[in-house]
Amino acid sequence: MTSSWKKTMKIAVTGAAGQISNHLLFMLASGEVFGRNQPISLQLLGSERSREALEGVAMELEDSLYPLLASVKLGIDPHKVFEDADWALLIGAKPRGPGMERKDLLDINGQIFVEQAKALNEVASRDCKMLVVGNPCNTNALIGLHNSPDLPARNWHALTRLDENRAKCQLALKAGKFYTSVTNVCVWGNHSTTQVPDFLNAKIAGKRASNVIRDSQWLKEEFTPKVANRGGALIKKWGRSSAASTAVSIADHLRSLYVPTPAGDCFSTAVYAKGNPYGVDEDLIFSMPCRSNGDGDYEIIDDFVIDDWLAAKLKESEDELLKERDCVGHLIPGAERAVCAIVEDTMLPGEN
Ligand SMILES: NC(=O)c1ccc[n+]([C@@H]2O[C@H](COP(=O)([O-])OP(=O)(O)OC[C@H]3O[C@@H](n4cnc5c(N)ncnc54)[C@H](O)[C@@H]3O)[C@@H](O)[C@H]2O)c1
Repeated sequence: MTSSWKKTMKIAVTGAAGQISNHLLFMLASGEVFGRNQPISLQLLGSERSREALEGVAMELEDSLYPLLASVKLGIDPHKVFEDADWALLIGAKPRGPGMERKDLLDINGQIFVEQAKALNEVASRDCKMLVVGNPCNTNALIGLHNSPDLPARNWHALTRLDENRAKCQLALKAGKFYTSVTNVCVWGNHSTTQVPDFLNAKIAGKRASNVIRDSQWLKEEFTPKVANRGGALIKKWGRSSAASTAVSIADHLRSLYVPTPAGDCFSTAVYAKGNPYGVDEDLIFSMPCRSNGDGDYEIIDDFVIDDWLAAKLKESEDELLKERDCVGHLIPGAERAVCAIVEDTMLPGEN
């Protein structure tokens, strides 16, 4: 018996000619993300400079003869490309150039997200879900959320799943176990080097990770920098930033919202902190442990254990996000103008 196909899902992707999209688009079209009975149409946004490359991407998609790929639309005007989108995967952003400070990057990329959020607010599906990948992704998502008042704030996500996957990999390697035995791993906070990979609540083969890896010095002092600096280590080896594993983590992120989360497990996503049970400032996009019923929505898990060590780490990442928010007050309607006080220039994972 053949199962019937669902209504076509419209997926807008920005930075569609970039290296992450070069992996992701083919995963989406193959059906491995949203299911093999879910037709999709791809609505690809490029920049003026990447227009020709975008046409090349579309040619490769056409030549792949994916039965689930109903159509591919290209453009450089977000008002046209985002029309009726059910998902917007916001990957396009400018990388930090030589001598550029973090506050300059916040401003340049923040402006992209003002424009794109306004377009989504006008033309996307009323339940459109947004995943921001372009860095600095938490603050870009916060800017987007405040510039799309007619879309649900809870539908804005920023990607921290790559950090979660990296944390699981390091725990599995240290424990000498296969990575599928590592569960309940949350990476909290900002997608930056202040991120907080949580080994306190993590489990390995159903036991607390700290009861399996009996090396608290490694957990406290080596594990976190290993995860946070993984992107930089990869650039040194490979000469370019992670693209394939980022695309895989985007696919994992999306699947986590459409497959019920197993009992006792979680996934990490940076979401609007309003009403969060951990006392994090409510007007931030902050990565937290979440679960889903598989309906595309999520809830923040409220019973993670927070000890003093973890609380102090969360505070550092929260403080950094508060400073980032102060730097983009001019891009958030109704926000008070604050002093941009980023003195210590923390890195994005992959920059150091
Ligand atoms: N959150 C995460 O875990 C994570 C991981 C890896 C990379 N990233 C970020 O993802 C972003 C993309 O990475 P990449 O390796 O694919 O970069 P890339 O440079 O290969 O591609 C980016 C593409 O975006 C396009 N672009 C720039 N501004 C645009 C705009 N306003 N509208 C539409 N397209 C635009 C560029 O022309 C380019 O084709 C970067 O900001 C990177 O820092 C985030």
